[in-house]
Amino acid sequence: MRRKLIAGNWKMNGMTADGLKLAETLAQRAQQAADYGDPPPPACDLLVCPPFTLLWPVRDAIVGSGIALGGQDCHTAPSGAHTGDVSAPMLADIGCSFVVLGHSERRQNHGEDDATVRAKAEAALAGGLTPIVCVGETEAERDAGQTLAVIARQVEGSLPVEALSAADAGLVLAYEPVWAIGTGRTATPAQVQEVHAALRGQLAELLGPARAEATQLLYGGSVKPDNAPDLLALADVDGALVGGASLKADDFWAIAGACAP
Ligand SMILES: O=C(CO)COP(=O)(O)O
Repeated sequence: MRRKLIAGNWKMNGMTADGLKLAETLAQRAQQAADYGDPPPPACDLLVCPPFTLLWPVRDAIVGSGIALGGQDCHTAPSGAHTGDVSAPMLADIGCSFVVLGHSERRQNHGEDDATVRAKAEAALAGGLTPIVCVGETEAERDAGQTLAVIARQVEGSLPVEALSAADAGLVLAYEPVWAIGTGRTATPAQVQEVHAALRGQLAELLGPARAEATQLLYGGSVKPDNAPDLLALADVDGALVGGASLKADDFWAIAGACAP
């Protein structure tokens, strides 16, 4: 049985005061749920991925709460002359256990291709982090009937298959249709399940059936408290990668609460 993961991708949002307040609110709720069972603890793991500037204060705010910390990107190298970049070991050093890689905003805004994403995922694994590798089609690709082919190509190119096999390490795969990100347009449950089932099948080919079964597949793209129950009930959806709604403690908590125990 795969445990669900609800991950908040804060993107480039939050001054120190906002980020701290959000993290403290979530930590208090998690602590209260764990200590008193009221409200009951969500039946999922929780992860927040703040911008780099907030990693340190958020780490301190969530310590001991059970909420995990993640970065939103990392470099392919562990250290060196790479102005403006942050490495996987640096993220691990500050308390991160995950890193989001290959988000469509990085693919679009920073020209990251599949080979780059794969190299970053290898670096993440080597640095002791669990990569959350993102894939997803554009609206034009979906309209042209290319969704499954595009995603299969991205997975083939982006997944660090050898490193995963060698390290016996895990990774999380996130399906985020580009047209559903920040638009309020969510993929329908049927669209999501179709892609996630295809992803599970491809993972079985690449990593073997046991690891495919164990890998968490997240859906991302306008996940909100009202659509979360239907999406999280799908057979091959093991959690959500939440953007906008993760910036509101009530919404993020409600999405986590939609995970069936
Ligand atoms: O990109 C996303 C998460 O990584 C999704 O963002 P929204 O939830 O704002 O659509």
